[in-house]
Order: sequence, then structure tokens, then C-alpha cells
Amino acid sequence: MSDPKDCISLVGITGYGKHGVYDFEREEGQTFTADVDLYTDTRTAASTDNLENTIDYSVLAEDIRSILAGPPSNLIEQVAEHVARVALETGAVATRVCIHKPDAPIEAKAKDVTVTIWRGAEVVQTVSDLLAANSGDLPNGSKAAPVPDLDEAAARLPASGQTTLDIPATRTAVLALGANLADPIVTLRRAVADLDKVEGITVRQVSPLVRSAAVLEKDQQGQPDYLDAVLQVETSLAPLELLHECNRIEDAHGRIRTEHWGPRTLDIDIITIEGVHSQTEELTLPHPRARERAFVLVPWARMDPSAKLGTEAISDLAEVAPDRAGIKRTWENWLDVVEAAREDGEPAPFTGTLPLPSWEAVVRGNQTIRVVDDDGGFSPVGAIPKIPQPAPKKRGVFGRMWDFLRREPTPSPEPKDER
Ligand SMILES: Nc1ncnc2c1ncn2[C@@H]1O[C@H](COP(=O)(O)OP(=O)(O)OP(=O)(O)O)[C@@H](O)[C@H]1O
Ligand SMILES: Nc1nc2c(c(=O)[nH]1)N=C(CO)CN2
Repeated sequence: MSDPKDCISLVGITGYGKHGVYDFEREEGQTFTADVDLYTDTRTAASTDNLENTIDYSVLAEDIRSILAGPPSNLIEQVAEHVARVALETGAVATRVCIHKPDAPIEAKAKDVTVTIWRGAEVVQTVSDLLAANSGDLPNGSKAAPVPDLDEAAARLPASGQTTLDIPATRTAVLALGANLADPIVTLRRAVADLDKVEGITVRQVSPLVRSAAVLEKDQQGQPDYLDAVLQVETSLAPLELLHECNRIEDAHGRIRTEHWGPRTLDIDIITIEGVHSQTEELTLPHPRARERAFVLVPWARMDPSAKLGTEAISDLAEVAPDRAGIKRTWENWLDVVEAAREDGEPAPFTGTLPLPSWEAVVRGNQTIRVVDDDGGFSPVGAIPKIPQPAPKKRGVFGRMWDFLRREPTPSPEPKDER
């Protein structure tokens, strides 16, 4: 990400809400106003002049208004936190949120009462530098509240169980896995297990496995067929953390990046993360090419027939995807049942949640399986090497801040299933 020194500001969004500690505030309500700055790189939007390449502030403005006028919080601190959350869901790398409560019930004469918060830790230092350089002037013309030192702020976060933020602890994400080198079936099985082992990722659904012709650029040399599958996971990780975990697992399976769309031992793309829209080069969400790829849409629709991308049904998109003729075969329950011998035509439709197998059995199971039935392209499975597991990462400030925002209200999180 380049320096996010550009800023989109929404100033003075107003909603009539019932936030407050006192009964009369809850009954009568009053006016609340929000100023929201979104730090984001606007250069692509500027050069393409296309709304798709920037944050659509009209959608965000409506979300903010609904928070101001929505379920009451005691404190405007919590209102600000909720607004910051939707602001970051736009893909902005940081946000400043100021909530005004001009009619706050205080004895002294005051024009306004406000709470200002900064969220999106990675860049706050940059913002801070920027503000220092501009003598504290904010892009919207007002004066900035001092930018906190987020490392220090993160260290002061409340201990487990103390937060009352009404923010979901996890989000649903859809991942697409593909492989066309070495032993794709084994790699893909192990990748599912590896993803599920990551603290903060739980695999919820696994699609059938799809074999398809490699989709290539016009001038690219031919490649072996791909095996692809789609997963639905639940994650408490920040979007970039999820991306980094996917990249780490790709690397652990010998991914070598040489050419664009080159053959690969393992590819893990993030297709969607619930509520997250991102337009950065490092992470674009929803995945910009998913809607035109039958090798993603077909397994996705089979896993979740009601799935949608925006307003469009995945199954409708699959029917018109340019590469749909390249889909050659599908396998159900490929995690624990090898259907290589199956010759009875189209398998039955996939029926929802797959019972998760014992990963140990998957990994150690039949080590001489050869899954691909006809013209090969995949070598037989040899001894399965152990995947090196790196030492747990120290969480950065961004991760800790994300954890804080995502924390479940209950004090003790459920232990992860032993698999
Ligand atoms: N939604 C996303 N999922 C995964 N990577 C993404 C996403 N958005 C952007 N990227 C970036 O794309 C870069 C290239 O990823 P990768 O090499 O896996 O691309 P690819 O699989 O060859 O192409 P494609 O994205 O068309 O499938 C990564 O460094 C990553 O930061
Ligand atoms: N059939 C198929 N073709 C591809 C695939 C893939 O997963 N399946 N992935 C690509 C780059 O991610 C390029 N082309």
C-alpha cells in the first residue's frame, strides 16, 4: 500500500438518535452528527475516473446515518466505534470519526460535545506525520484531535471480557483454492487442513473438487489441468492477516511465483470477506476476476446454491462464465473419499455442509492415491512431506486493534476443536 495520505471526508452527517445514559435521552432522543475521514489512496480512481476504483461515500453515508439513528448506546464512544467499523469496511486504511452531541444534557453552556477516535492502526503514524506537517489542520478544515500512539493505545486495551462492543467476533469469507503442479489433490486437502489449523480461521464448508482446463492468457504456453475448490471459512483475522496466512500456506506448499498465471502447486485467493470491500493492489475484494471464472463459480454454487456476488446469483454467473466449457469433472466429498474409480457420470448435487473429516486421517490416509482418472498431468502421491509450521507470529498493532474491535462479548472464547 502506498502512503494513504489522501482523504475522503463526510462532514456533518446527521441522524436523530436515542443514545445516552439518561431515561429522557432514551425516550425523547436528540440530534447526533458524525464527521468521518477515510484515508485511502485515490490515485487509481483519479486516473481511471471510475467509481469502482474508490470508496462509494453515498453507501457509507447511509450506513452512518443508520448507526446514528439506530439502536441506542449509552456512550457516544460506542457510537463512534460502530461508525469506525463501517468506515474501515469500505477498504479505507484508516479513519477518523468525530461524533457530535450538540444538545448533550449538561449544565454549563457549551456549543457542542464531541468524541473523536482514530482507527486503522498501520497508518496512523503516517496520518500523524501529515497532520504535524500541516500544523494540525484536518483535510475537512477542522482541527485534529491529537493522534494517539497506537502501540501505546493497544497496550491499554481492556483485558479480555471487559468490552461491551456489539461487533461480531468473526466474519464469513470465501476462499478459492487451485493447483496444477505436483499432487494437486494432496496439496488441496492439506491446504484445507492447514487453513483450519490457523488460529482465527475455521473451515465451515468445502465445495466439490472441480477439474478444469487451465485458463491462460492468449500467448501463454499450455499447462496441466487445474483442480479447484472453494471454501467458506469463518475468520476473526483482519483482512490483510487472512491474506498473509493464505500466502504463507501457498509458500509452505512450494509455490513459486515466476510468470503471471503460471502453473502452481497451490493458489489461495480470497474471493469475498463479509462486509469488506477493498480496492488496493495488495487486496482487492471481492476478488475482481471471480465473477468471470467458472472454475470458482461452479464449485461455489455447488457448495452454496444461494450464494451471491452483490446482487447476482453465483449459479447465474457460472452459466455465462467464458471458461465454462473448460469444466471437465467434479468430485464430491473429496476430502475423505476418493472417487477416482467412479465412472457413473455426473455426481449427485452437493448437499450443503460437509462433515469435516479428521485431518490427521486426510493427511496420513491413502498415500498412494492417484485421483486424476484419465490423461494424467498429476504424478502419483509419494511420501507426504511434513509441512513446516513456522513459530506463531507476534501480533502487530493492526492485528491487536482488529482483535479488540472483533472481540466477543463473552469472556472465555470456546476452545477450538481438536482435530
Ligand atoms: N482477493 C485477493 N486474493 C488474493 N490475492 C490478492 C487479492 N487481491 C489482490 N491480491 C494480490 O494479488 C497478488 C498476486 O496474487 P497471485 O500470484 O495469487 O495471483 P494469481 O492467482 O496468479 O492471479 P489471479 O488473482 O488472477 O488469480 C498477491 O500478491 C496479492 O497481494
Ligand atoms: N482452470 C483454471 N485456470 C486458472 C486458474 C485456476 O485455478 N483454474 N488459476 C489461475 C490463476 O489464479 C489461472 N488459470
